[in-house]
Amino acid sequence: MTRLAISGLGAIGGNLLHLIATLDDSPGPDPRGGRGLDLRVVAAVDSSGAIVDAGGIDPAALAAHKAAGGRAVDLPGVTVAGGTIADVLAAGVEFDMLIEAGPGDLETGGAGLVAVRAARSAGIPVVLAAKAPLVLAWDELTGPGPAVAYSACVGGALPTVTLLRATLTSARATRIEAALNGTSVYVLSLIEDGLSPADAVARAQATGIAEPDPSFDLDGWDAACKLVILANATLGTRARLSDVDRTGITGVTRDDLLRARAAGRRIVPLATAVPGVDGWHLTVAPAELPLDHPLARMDAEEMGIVVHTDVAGRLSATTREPDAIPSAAAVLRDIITLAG
Ligand SMILES: NC(=O)C1=CN([C@@H]2O[C@H](COP(=O)(O)OP(=O)(O)OC[C@H]3O[C@@H](n4cnc5c(N)ncnc54)[C@H](OP(=O)(O)O)[C@@H]3O)[C@@H](O)[C@H]2O)C=CC1
Ligand SMILES: N[C@@H](CC=O)C(=O)O
Repeated sequence: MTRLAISGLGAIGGNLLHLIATLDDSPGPDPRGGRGLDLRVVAAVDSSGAIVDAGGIDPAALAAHKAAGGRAVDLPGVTVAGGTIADVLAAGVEFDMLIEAGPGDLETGGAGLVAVRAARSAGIPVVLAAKAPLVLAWDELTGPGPAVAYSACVGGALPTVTLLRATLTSARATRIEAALNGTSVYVLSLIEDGLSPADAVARAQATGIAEPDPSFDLDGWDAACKLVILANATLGTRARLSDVDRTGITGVTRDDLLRARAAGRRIVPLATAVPGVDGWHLTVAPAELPLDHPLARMDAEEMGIVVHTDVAGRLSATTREPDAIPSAAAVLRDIITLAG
């Protein structure tokens, strides 16, 4: 049995609860990984507070309660144990893994970083969906101590870190290009189709992929976080957010998009890492790509990465994620890996 504490019960946490509730449901000869793993949610936290049940909170009931707009503390049959993961630990509720899926705070790391530190101090491994703790405390969270897994932080279900690490085992990257903020890809596509920017953002929020504060996506912060994590995890560098030359997509107009398209190009919200004599140059900015470029061929719901190498050719991979379920599946993949 693996006892979970889940902090953040929104698009990611809610979908994760649903995936946990249906873990054993996949039929046929190719069951989903983790089938038979006894994952028990013993603590859950949202903005209303922390709820606990050592015997296990029903994940389907909690997911349905949250999807209906309920507050965690109002779920029938559970005990309220303060407001934070530290409170849960102080109440003596034991768990084996923390899932941090709360909002990001790029100034301080916010409640997420506090929760992660509390868990690790108690010897408990962590799975992150929230990027801010990792971006702000990379050395601490990837250094000695309980494991921290973070594949959902770097492009939803697209295993970008795994792809890069495997590729760079025998090759050198000469340029990395990625479109890893799904909201920006989606919003630009809808604007090109004729929607107003406000309507496009509202549609992105309705899917669950946009951040609560859309400027986190539209101003390039989310892509910059992903680029920093990717660079630190795979390129042997120690990048910070301030190292990223960042431009968002808010200056891109429908005219720009149509003009590019008419010229055989597409404007893509691009994150790039390029090696220079003084280290890696990290940039997030809208870029015009020729239509035969793998990232220009993506549709509105896709994200992708292209790795140009010296001897291993050019690798590219994309993922289509119309909602937050694939990212929740990436969190589940980390849970299963750590529990295994
Ligand atoms: N959505 C996506 O596709 C992806 C998101 N992420 C990251 O995962 C994290 C969660 O994203 P998402 O689920 O979309 O966000 P949501 O806004 O949908 O959900 C955030 C959740 O955090 C809860 N919350 C707010 N404050 C606190 C707090 N102090 N302590 C604990 N929980 C709190 C909210 O409570 P309440 O329900 O009461 O409002 C809500 O349940 C973010 O950091 C995001 O960047 C990563 C990959 C993909
Ligand atoms: N807001 C993000 C969600 C995943 O990290 C995005 O749009 O890609």
